[in-house]
Amino acid sequence: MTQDVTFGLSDEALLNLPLHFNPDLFKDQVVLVSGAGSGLGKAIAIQFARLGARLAICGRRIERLEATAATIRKTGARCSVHAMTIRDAAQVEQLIDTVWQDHGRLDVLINNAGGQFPQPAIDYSVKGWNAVIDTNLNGPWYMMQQAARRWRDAGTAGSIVNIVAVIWRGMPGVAHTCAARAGVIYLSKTLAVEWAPFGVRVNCVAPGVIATEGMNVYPDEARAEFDRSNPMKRFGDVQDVSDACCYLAGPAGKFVTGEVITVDGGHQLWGEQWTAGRPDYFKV
Ligand SMILES: CCC/C=C/C(=O)SCCNC(=O)CCNC(=O)[C@H](O)C(C)(C)COP(=O)([O-])OP(=O)([O-])OC[C@H]1O[C@@H](n2cnc3c(N)ncnc32)[C@H](O)[C@@H]1OP(=O)([O-])[O-]
Ligand SMILES: NC(=O)C1=CN([C@@H]2O[C@H](COP(=O)(O)OP(=O)(O)OC[C@H]3O[C@@H](n4cnc5c(N)ncnc54)[C@H](OP(=O)(O)O)[C@@H]3O)[C@@H](O)[C@H]2O)C=CC1
Repeated sequence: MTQDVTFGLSDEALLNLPLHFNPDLFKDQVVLVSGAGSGLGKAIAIQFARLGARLAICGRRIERLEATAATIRKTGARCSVHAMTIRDAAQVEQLIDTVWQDHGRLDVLINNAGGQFPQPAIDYSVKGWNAVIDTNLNGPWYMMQQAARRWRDAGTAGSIVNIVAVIWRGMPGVAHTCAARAGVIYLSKTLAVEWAPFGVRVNCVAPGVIATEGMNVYPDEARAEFDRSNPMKRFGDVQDVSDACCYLAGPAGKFVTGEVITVDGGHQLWGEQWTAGRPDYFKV
């Protein structure tokens, strides 16, 4: 059973978080954030706007994107809204074309949209497996390829940050997403070399358990243990992730490519995470 719990911060709180970067850091740059209608994507988009960027945001549900855009515009930043699915290569091509038409450039792509459902792998249907691979591997790939083609053709530099997950010890309960995120990480390492000649950097951020509404996907039993899945014994917050994105995308990260920053309170080293609940076998 899963009960909806309020996780994360209000838009007002996101607008008022203390900034850890210079407010002009991304002045006049254009940043595209996928999945910006909620959770991490919304927090990342708002932080880039507060650091001077112009935003383009995408996702499937227009109402949620419009709400994020309204908050972003309170900072004085421009924000265009694009309702689409990253799972459709043609819609991704159209998105990147439109962003270039609307803003005249693109500097940063934050590939944040994603998600999965918890289920023991042995029970996956073909449709369920494909839905998660499409959302978390194919979609981010279409986005990266279209952005990079534009940067190559325009002769301008670009930076990609892919939001992945802490896959290093596997992810029991979400094996499909573990496979997809591992794919994105090694895709990114490969592209970092292939696209260096175009001035395109490709990096990843791997969040551990971060307090967002996305947590409501998990059963109560699983969520009740999440704050004990890392040695800090707590959830991270959205700014832990948005700060890592700003570091990688901005000038501080200019000599970093093909890297993964893990933001997980130490979970990769210690702690168990049972996303579909702890099986009886592991209870004793
Ligand atoms: C803590 C760990 C670290 C990670 C944390 C986070 O990421 S937090 C952030 C987390 N945020 C999120 O995770 C975002 C929320 N997650 C999602 O949006 C979905 O999981 C999605 C990514 C698959 C969307 O795919 P979609 O738009 O196509 O949605 P759809 O509903 O049409 O499903 C397609 C097929 O998938 C299957 N299937 C789906 N659900 C279940 C299930 N519960 N059980 C079993 N199977 C399931 C089923 O086959 C279904 O087809 P059917 O049989 O219905 O014809
Ligand atoms: N919170 C956490 O602890 C962790 C999160 N992550 C990852 O971080 C990212 C953000 O997660 P979080 O904010 O917590 O969760 P949310 O569920 O709130 O965010 C996911 C976002 O992705 C969008 N999205 C999903 N599918 C598509 C699609 N096909 N096309 C376009 N947009 C899509 C959703 O919007 P819409 O449905 O309107 O399209 C939504 O805004 C995800 O990739 C998630 O898996 C990774 C590790 C831990």
